Amino acid sequence: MKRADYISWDQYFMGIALLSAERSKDPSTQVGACIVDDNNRILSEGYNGMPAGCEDDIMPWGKIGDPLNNKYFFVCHAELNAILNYRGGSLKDARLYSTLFPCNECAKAIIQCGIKEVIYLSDKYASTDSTMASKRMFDMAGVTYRPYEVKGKKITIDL
Ligand SMILES: O=c1ccn([C@H]2C[C@H](O)[C@@H](COP(=O)(O)O)O2)c(=O)[nH]1
Ligand SMILES: [Zn+2]
Repeated sequence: MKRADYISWDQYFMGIALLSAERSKDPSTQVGACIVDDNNRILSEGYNGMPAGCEDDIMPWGKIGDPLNNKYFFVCHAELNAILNYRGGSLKDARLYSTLFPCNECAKAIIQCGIKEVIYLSDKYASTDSTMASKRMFDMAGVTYRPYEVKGKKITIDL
């Protein structure tokens, strides 16, 4: 008889998004994203981080003050990194798992590359204009989104 305790596709891909987020150097919010096709094959992954060549140790990681001296102008978002990291052809009809609901800039990239569904874990910025703009664009463009259903399964990975 087959093993019963295996994880679902959603758990598998959100698990990979969560593991990708562990690579983030952002001290306040670590975001991970995983893109999959409709055969449940992983196409790409990403996490929020400084652009290639921009030294993590030199770039700012704060949130306030001079915009040229905090992270927001510089960090490349997890979802955009996952899209840009893809080395194949098209992302049309793919699904994107993200540990955070995509901001408006990521939403535009998601729509433009043809991703059709977004599954998200946290919607902690739901009340911001950025997230409301994302939802407006997704609704108009026919990109569906749903919250990831947390099942409370604990997996320990001994690294
Ligand atoms: O769509 C998104 C939105 C945000 N992020 C990243 C960008 C930042 O590194 C953090 C947010 O930092 P806060 O300190 O919570 O403001 O999340 C992303 O990757 N994708
Ligand atoms: Zn974003």
